[in-house]
Amino acid sequence: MKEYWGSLASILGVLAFCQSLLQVLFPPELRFATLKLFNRIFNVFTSYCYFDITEIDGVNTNELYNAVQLYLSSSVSISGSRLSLTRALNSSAITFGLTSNDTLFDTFNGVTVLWEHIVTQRQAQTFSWRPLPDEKRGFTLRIKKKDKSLILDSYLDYIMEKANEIRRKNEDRLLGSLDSRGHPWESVPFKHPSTFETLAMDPVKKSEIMEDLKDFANGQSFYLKTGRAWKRGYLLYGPPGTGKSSMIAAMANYLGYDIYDLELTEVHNNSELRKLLMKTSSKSIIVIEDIDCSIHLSNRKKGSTNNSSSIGRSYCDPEMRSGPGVGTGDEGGNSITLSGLLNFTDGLWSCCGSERIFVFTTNHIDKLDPALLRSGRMDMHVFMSYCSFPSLKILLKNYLSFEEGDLDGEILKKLEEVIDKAEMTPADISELLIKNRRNKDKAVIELLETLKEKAERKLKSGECVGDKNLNDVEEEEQEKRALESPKEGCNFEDSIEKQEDDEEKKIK
Ligand SMILES: Nc1ncnc2c1ncn2[C@@H]1O[C@H](COP(=O)(O)OP(=O)(O)OP(=O)(O)O)[C@@H](O)[C@H]1O
Repeated sequence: MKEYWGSLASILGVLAFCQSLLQVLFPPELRFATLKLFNRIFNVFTSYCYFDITEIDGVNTNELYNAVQLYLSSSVSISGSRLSLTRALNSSAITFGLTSNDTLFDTFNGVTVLWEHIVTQRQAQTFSWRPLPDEKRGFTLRIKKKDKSLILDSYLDYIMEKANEIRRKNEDRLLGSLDSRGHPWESVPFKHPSTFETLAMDPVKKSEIMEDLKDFANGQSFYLKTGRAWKRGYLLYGPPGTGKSSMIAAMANYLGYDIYDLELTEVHNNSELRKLLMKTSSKSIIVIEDIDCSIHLSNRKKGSTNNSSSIGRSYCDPEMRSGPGVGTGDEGGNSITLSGLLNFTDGLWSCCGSERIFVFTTNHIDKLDPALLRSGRMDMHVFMSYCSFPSLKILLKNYLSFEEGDLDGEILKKLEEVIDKAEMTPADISELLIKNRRNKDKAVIELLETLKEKAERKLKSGECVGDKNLNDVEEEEQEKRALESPKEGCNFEDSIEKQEDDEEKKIK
């Protein structure tokens, strides 16, 4: 044993001697230079080039590192064997990532590249105003030299774009609203479950809207090329309970946009409105619900040159309409004008924020100022109708899990016969189905009874649209509106005057 320890000590002594000899013969500077030389020689002969993307660039966080991490997380979830899992703030989604020194192949435009995640311990903490993490993290990208110029720029742009997309998808949608004092914008997570799949409406119309939305969201180059502001306006109209709010939620969920619920009665003047709208973020839907209840005519005696429609609470409120303050512009200091609103939706100010969708809703399209309906103002007018047969099938699927072919053919036929005549809203039908959802047969029978009853009542009272197709009703309404709305170049003043006359007649 003693001999063993003795020989071990002499080996260690020899090693220590060799090391100090090496230090003298190869000082650190020489070793560093040799390593550099070897690297250069290696670089000449290797067919690859390498790019390091560190997590921290100096003292700033490197955006590209985060983007690469997110981008790789979308492909790594399937192939990786040991993954890191993260959940970001404001997100309900979990993302996967490469752990230390893991590698992953990726293909872009037919070129294969290799990503390696490198994690090392940070040596000594140098002084920094911002505390740095203990670990140094970074990605190394390996690309064949011949492919470098071919893909590098476009590949990195693609990664940034994809990462933004994933980030938006993972983040919760936000719903912004004004507080009671009109302070902008208080946000809460928006978790409305409505989607285009659950929305009960004519499938053709639904896919038209979905296509329109997708075209808008992917239309940056189109809007740039044509010199148009990147925004779009939708007017949703129809009776209460036909799904206007559900449609807005479905739009937000479909595009991954935030929603700003603009309550105009909380806004006092045009400049406040402008400031509020300027504070909305891009990729958002700005909603003004029940616009007919927010617009009324004021500040304007007949023949006066002031052509502004004012926005306030009083239009829908008969008391306010006949009470003091109407037409004097002193309704609680609210002096927003229609032109102020339109200035932001399609005037000069519309260019101050891109990728925004404006949605106005109303239960009474006939009460709207024709200036709002004029062509080019709201890009798409969507009529939310009473429940039609295709919509009913969607509701039956939503609430009773009935698939095509599950229901008895005879009952389906009966439902189809009465549904248009009954003029029931999807909201009313949903209520009926929810009530009996534990007993599907009972739910369908009760629904059929109610529909028959309503159809008969409508027929007796002579209100029913009869066998008319709902599309015909919509077309008729649109024709009527087209006749009512002023033609291009027609005086805005006249349209307001006409509406004022109508109002006066109604009040009399
Ligand atoms: N088209 C529809 N598809 C699916 N569900 C609907 C539809 N319309 C109404 N509903 C159901 O009825 C409820 C109320 O509908 P919603 O608030 O969207 O109607 P609305 O037209 O906006 O009504 P209002 O004009 O009174 O605001 C919704 O939560 C939803 O459950």
